[in-house]
Amino acid sequence: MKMSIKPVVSALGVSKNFGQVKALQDVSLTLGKGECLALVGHNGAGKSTLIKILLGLIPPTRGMVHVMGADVQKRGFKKCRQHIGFLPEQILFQKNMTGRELLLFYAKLKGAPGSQVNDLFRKFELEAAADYRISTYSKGMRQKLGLAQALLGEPEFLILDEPTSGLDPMARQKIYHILGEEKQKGTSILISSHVLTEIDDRVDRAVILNSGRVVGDGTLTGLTQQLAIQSRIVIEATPAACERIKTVFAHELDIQQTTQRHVVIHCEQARKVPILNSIYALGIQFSDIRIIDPTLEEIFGAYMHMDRGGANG
Ligand SMILES: Nc1ncnc2c1ncn2[C@@H]1O[C@H](COP(=O)(O)OP(=O)(O)OP(=O)(O)O)[C@@H](O)[C@H]1O
Repeated sequence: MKMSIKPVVSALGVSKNFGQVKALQDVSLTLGKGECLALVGHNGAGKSTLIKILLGLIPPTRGMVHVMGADVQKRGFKKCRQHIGFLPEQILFQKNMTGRELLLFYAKLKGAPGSQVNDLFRKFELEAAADYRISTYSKGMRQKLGLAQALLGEPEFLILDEPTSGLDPMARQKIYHILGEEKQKGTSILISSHVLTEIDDRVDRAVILNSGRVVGDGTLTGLTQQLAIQSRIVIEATPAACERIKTVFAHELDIQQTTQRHVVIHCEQARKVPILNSIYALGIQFSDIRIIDPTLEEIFGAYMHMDRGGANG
């Protein structure tokens, strides 16, 4: 028997107008089980509007949205919402409450067992602060508490709006480690972010929004290939070896000598391996060789450029 695996999120032809403002225009996207999707866009691109529609908080002007099989505009979606964890961009807590009081409050709202609260304090290494007032928490601790709140009830779908903005590298790493564990469990995650460098290697796919429209949707490799953005091969070798590499490849490749001991070859993704093989075949001694693939930041920039009518690539 053929099994059909329904996406956790399916949005089809979604538009949203606020008066004259077209916040979203014909947006379609899907999110599969256990998939981590980045929603990327400048301020005002429509990310928050899309999130509000996915949560069933505002209706789309046009289009259909199903989350976990339920139409977000229908009554039945209320039950599904219990299985969604949401971390807003700016979560405001009642600062006089302790962390534990806050999580117990949310656990009751979500119908989650109180025992999860202790587990989450342990997971986020916040046990020692659990009974302190939130007013004494640092920004990183408040953000962890916000994410702990989102994880209450073991949601199947997590929506995180700028989950690590303003956090130090240690706190960011901790949060992404926990999100990795959630993904392993099969939780689907949508991360909205401008801080592209840090989500780069943590997402399966990215949807790029510009002025309310989807201008790119795919894996990082797929998005890169569509635009033919180039990778860089950086070779560190003796000045003589650098000279030899330049002589051999200059006629067919975009190659630059950046220092006496470094040459950089710019090439399409598909050519990386053949070029590396050719370099090895020269029998040249080199002290280091690195491949730098385009970052999500570069891909995003290229899509924005293209959407403004710039040249492809
Ligand atoms: N309630 C509203 N009434 C009128 N216009 C709105 C409303 N909400 C959003 N907009 C407009 O819709 C557009 C998309 O806004 P949205 O908040 O979804 O963008 P965003 O990508 O989340 O931006 P940011 O990263 O700054 O949060 C913007 O032009 C915004 O001014």
